Amino acid sequence: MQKDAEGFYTPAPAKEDASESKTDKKDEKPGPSDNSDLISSTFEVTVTLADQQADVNSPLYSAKTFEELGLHQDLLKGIYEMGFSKPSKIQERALPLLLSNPPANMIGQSQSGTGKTAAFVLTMLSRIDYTNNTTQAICLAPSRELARQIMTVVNSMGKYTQVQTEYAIKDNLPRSATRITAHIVVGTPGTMTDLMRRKVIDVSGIKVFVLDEADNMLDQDGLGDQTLRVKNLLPRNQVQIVLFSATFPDHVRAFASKFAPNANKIELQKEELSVDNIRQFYMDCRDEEHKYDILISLYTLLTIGQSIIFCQRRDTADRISQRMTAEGHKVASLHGAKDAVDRDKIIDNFREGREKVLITTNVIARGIDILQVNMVVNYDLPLMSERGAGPSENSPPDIETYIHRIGRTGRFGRKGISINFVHDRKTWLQMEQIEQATGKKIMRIETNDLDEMEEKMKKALK
Ligand SMILES: Nc1ncnc2c1ncn2[C@@H]1O[C@H](COP(=O)(O)OP(=O)(O)OP(=O)(O)O)[C@@H](O)[C@H]1O
Repeated sequence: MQKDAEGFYTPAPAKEDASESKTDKKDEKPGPSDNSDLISSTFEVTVTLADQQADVNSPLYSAKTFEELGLHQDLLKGIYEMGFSKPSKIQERALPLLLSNPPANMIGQSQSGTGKTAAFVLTMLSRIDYTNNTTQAICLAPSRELARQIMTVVNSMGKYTQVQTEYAIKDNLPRSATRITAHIVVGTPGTMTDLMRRKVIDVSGIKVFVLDEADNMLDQDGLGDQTLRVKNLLPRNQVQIVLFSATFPDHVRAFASKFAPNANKIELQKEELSVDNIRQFYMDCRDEEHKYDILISLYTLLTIGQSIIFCQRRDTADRISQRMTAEGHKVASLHGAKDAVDRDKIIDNFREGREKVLITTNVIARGIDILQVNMVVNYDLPLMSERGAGPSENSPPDIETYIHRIGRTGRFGRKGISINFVHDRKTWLQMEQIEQATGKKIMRIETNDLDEMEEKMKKALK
């Protein structure tokens, strides 16, 4: 049994696979493109981004260009086609260390939505010998949704290379698959272990091992055991280990340093953990039922852009979404008990804007990058799991999960709002602990003044 990202124990995953690959070399000289799809921003957002990338204190700032980071022309073309014009701080600082020879391990920390994915994806793509059809880089993430998202980035950035890719996520490869030859395999740890053990993945040529959301992947209360199993199956002394996350709590930091020995480290101070462009609010609800009423009264605001509502438990997510649907609201729900096909469909619908409100659990608290999400609601505050069981109402708040949850909005300099529901003294104190730990003020919004609420929120998003 293993614990998944939501903190539930589940049977070890089975197999899978799917793939995407790239081709088509073109010869034009790469350069920043004018009409970005990925940034797909209004003029206003583009101007704000440019301002922030020029502000020395912003995590989006860089003194350098992508050309100066020593990337191959083929990768520059992919990057510019994605609409990136300048590196962010973490990209500027991490990439030269990641690409230097001999390869050195890396423990990299940077706030949510500041471009860590590009740093590790470009490392994998840079280290591959494309004449050799064997697996050379693997990347693990805590959820299938995040693994799929990372793969999209690999294939976009690698569009002008010959990269071949494969998934190691549940129900993707047929059980009969005997050998993967893809250069890069991205997946979740249970399935990756299974494919390695059955020698479907030949580990002998692996040069890069990336853990996204590394603190979660290494946590003994999370996916730590499984991640260690993958590492133990890799050849010794030839693999560059690359760990990235927005958070590295103290109890994981020491283990991370052992897991990735002699690593270059890029660290954040406690007060830098969450970005300033996410405005945080709370609403004082009378009781559980009042939380539901307030959510309903927020519905119009939730659908101005897109919103994610986080619950602690799967059954709460199901219950709220069924009730809202029955009352005529359009919402989707996603959690780890749904089957793989449904999960993919639900997140894709949300990503493409066909659904505007997603009710979910911690399964997508980390990494998911959907630029249009401008509101996150903590219907239940995230709480620490007790060893061997889920959280109880007396558990302390889970600060890291809180930071990741609210980081689903406010991506790469955009504005976002988070709203916490508190409904009794315990939850109020838990929220206060979060406020202290993150050093960021959480402002009250009256629950009985919808106009004030709307005005405050619209102002926060301006
Ligand atoms: N240099 C850049 N220029 C413009 N946009 C960028 C740049 N780098 C990354 N982005 C965009 O910023 C968004 C956030 O990046 P990414 O998902 O890598 O963040 P992250 O640091 O991994 O966040 P999290 O901690 O939540 O996983 C993405 O939409 C990505 O395409």
